[in-house]
Parts: sequence; structure tokens; C-alpha cells
Amino acid sequence: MYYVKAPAKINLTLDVLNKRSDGYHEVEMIMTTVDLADRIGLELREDGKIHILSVDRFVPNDYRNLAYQAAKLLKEMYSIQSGVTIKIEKNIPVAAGLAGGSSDAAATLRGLNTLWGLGLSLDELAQIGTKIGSDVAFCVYGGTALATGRGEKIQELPSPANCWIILAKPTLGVSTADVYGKLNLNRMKHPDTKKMIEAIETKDFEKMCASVGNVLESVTLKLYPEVAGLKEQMQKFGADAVLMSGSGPTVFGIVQQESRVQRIYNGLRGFCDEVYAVRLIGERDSLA
Ligand SMILES: C[C@](O)(CO)[C@H](O)COP(=O)(O)OP(=O)(O)OC[C@H]1O[C@@H](n2ccc(N)nc2=O)[C@H](O)[C@@H]1O
Ligand SMILES: Nc1ncnc2c1ncn2[C@@H]1O[C@H](COP(=O)(O)OP(=O)(O)OP(=O)(O)O)[C@@H](O)[C@H]1O
Repeated sequence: MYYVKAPAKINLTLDVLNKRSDGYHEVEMIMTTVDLADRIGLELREDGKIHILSVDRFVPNDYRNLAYQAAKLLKEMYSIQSGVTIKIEKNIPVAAGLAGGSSDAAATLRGLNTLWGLGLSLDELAQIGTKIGSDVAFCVYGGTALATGRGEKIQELPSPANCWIILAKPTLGVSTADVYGKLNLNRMKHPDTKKMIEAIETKDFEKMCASVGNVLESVTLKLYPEVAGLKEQMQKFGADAVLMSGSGPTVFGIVQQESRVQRIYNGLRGFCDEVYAVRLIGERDSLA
């Protein structure tokens, strides 16, 4: 097996500018990867089939799997005869706002680019990934970036200040389409994206914490009051900043002092089954 790492992402900011005629929303968001990752194993097969292996009951093992779609697309575009077994070792919570499926698809694209000897650049892989989902392009690169358009236009940013990220996922799944669909475009508290970019570029931790914001919170927190409750708990336990990631329901806390991480983690475990304390991976690294 050839293994590829598929890390989760969080949105430090998520702003919606307008609704487009194709049904998507024009967004402006700052994303970064965290050290919580699925592990994708790839093994070529002679029968030409694409086969998904996963023991997680929430992960589809057919054409609905985004990693399956990534392999199928590459295979068709480049007339590849060989098939592939894709083993998904799932660590990222599913339907959580952490782009788990998108990251699996991106890792599959990177891995098959190597195994099938296609020689495609990351930009080319990102372009192909966009056909699968809006978050796939970012996941192809990883690191930290400003994403615009429907999320597929990626401008690399430097790594933010060093910090810990505590993720807490309530036991409910959220539909991204549903959340975007319920957004009231006339009543939004827009985050200051420019200020966040400055905070990242100057590695200013306090400024970064003061600049987080996600317009989709207005929808998800209303639909699921337990997400709002979790945000409050995380604030109370002493995180420096707290925000919902993507369309939710995962809430993340940013914490600078390592000595505080364990206390916040333990406190949250009393309210929530799925809690993770991880490092931010702000730089693009060798994911393939
Ligand atoms: C919420 C985020 O995860 C933040 O990073 C992304 O904006 C969503 O990315 P994603 O899950 O890859 O989304 P897609 O699979 O492309 O789209 C799912 C659905 O979300 C809505 N959608 C998504 C992206 C976007 N810019 N505008 C939208 O309105 C559309 O209804 C779409 O049918
Ligand atoms: N490889 C995969 N891993 C997990 N879920 C997948 C995968 N492929 C397809 N899915 C489907 O996609 C749905 C959303 O899962 P995913 O974990 O990608 O959501 P998400 O983290 O909210 O994504 P995003 O942040 O990009 O909106 C799941 O309910 C599942 O049925």
C-alpha cells in the first residue's frame, strides 16, 4: 500500500459575499490545516475497478465517496487501465465542517498522480478537484490560504502564529447545502478578512483571535442550540478564541499556552464525546 495523509481543515474566517446564479455562494474565507488526519492507502489493481475499503459506518463505500469520485475522474481523464483499492482510515469526524471527505479526495488525487505517473502540478490537481467539491482545491495544497470564488480560488498565506487547536464535535451531522440555503444575506455580521490576513502575515496571535468570524454560525447555531452551548463552554474553560468551522457543527478553540490545553480538553470531555487537541499545520508540507 502507498499511504497519503489527508488532514482536516478549519475556517479561521468564512464570509459570504452574494448568491450566484449557479446556486453556489461567492465566499471569502481563510482556511488552515490541523494535525488531525485520515490516512489513505492506495493499491493498484489489474481488474480496472475502483474499490473503497472503510470500516467507518458513516463513510460510503461506493460512488458517493469523494475519494472514489477523485479516482474515477483521474482514470477517465487520462484513460488509465489500472484500477485501485482505496483504503480509508478515518480519524476526521464525518459531516463535521472539517472537510474530511474533500481531504480524502485531495489525497487520492495526489497519491494517484504519483502512482499513475501523471506528472500533474498541484494547480492542475486542484482544478480537477474542484469538479468534486468546493473544498477539494484547498485540500490539494493544504497549509494556510485565502479561498475565494465558490472556495476554489486559492491564494497561499504564510503560517499563522504557533498555537493549539481544540476541536469539539457534537453528535449531530450538518448538511452544508441546507446551511447555505437558510442563510439570510441581508443580516450578516461579516468578518474582517483583511485584518485576519494582516494578523497571519505578522504572526500576531491576539489580532488573529480578535479577527475570527463565520457568517454560517447565524444559521447553524439557531438550528442546533447545542453548538452555541458548546461554544460558550469552550470560552468559559479559557480558549483564547472560539469559532464554528465551516457549516458546522464542529467548534474549535484557539489556545496559545500549552499548559491550558489539557484543562480545556478535560473540561469539554464532560460535555462532548468527540474532543481533540491538535497542532495547527500552517505550512504546506509534503502531503503526498
Ligand atoms: C462550508 C465549507 O466547507 C467551508 O470551507 C465550504 O464552503 C463547502 O464546501 P463543500 O462541502 O466542498 O461544498 P460542495 O460540495 O461544493 O457544495 C455543497 C453545497 O453547499 C452549497 N455551497 C457550497 C459552496 C459555496 N461556495 N456555496 C454554496 O452555496 C451548495 O448548495 C452546494 O450544493
Ligand atoms: N471519504 C469520505 N469521508 C467522509 N464522508 C464522505 C466521504 N465521501 C463522501 N462522504 C459523504 O459526505 C458527507 C459529508 O462528509 P464530510 O466529512 O466530507 O463533511 P464536512 O466535513 O462537513 O465537509 P465540508 O467541511 O467540506 O463541508 C458524509 O455524510 C458522507 O456521506
